[in-house]
Amino acid sequence: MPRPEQVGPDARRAALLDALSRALEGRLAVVSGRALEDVDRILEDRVRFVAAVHGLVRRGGNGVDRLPPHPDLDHARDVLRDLARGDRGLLFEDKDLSVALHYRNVPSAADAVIEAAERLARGSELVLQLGDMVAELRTPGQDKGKAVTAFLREAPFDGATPVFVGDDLTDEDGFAAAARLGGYGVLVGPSHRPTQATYRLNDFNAVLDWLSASIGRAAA
Ligand SMILES: O=P(O)(O)OC[C@H]1O[C@H](O[C@H]2O[C@H](CO)[C@@H](O)[C@H](O)[C@H]2O)[C@H](O)[C@@H](O)[C@@H]1O
Repeated sequence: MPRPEQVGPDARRAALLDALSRALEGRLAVVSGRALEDVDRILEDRVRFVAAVHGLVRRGGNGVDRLPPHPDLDHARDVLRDLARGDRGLLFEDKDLSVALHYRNVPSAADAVIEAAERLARGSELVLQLGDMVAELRTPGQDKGKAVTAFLREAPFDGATPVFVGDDLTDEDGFAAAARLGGYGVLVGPSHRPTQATYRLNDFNAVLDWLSASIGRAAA
């Protein structure tokens, strides 16, 4: 999708999430780079356990844990927002605990965006997170792997085998944590990049097919 907010609810995904949650007796969590409100909007409040902004916000059994935004974000926000103002195709995203600049609509700006983000990371305590046509600076202290570990420490996930499905660079921490905790990661996409995932599926539809078949087998 050209713009992050164009991703919205999807009927097949929604039905599958409901069925998956039932089959797993509630042991279903979504671990995303998006803001918590954005995840809830896209999933229509279907999923209770959510880690958002790459784990910086986590809604577990005892409510929402949220790290405070790092003060260095103020400067990064100004710089990235100015860059977006200067180029009509660049898209600035503010997630409070992180700021991101998307170059999906102007791929030729990739080097300039990444260089600017690397410079900001070098001059601050922020963590540089590269993703799918996006460079992001985030508050340090959490990642998707730490979010998986935190979920596995509490009900209803304690004692479960973690399976982490993802398609982006930021998902590598989640794959590593799942493997460390006795489970595995599934990388989605044609990419042959080095990965900590154990398995790979071609695309989103392959994931839906795999999960539908697994639920069917569990119910049989
Ligand atoms: O961890 P995820 O749930 O996979 O979220 C990763 C990022 O997703 C969004 O950006 C990506 O999707 C957009 C819509 O397709 C696309 O326009 C963008 O180029 C992608 O990077 C979201 O905007 C980010 O905040 C998330 O980190």
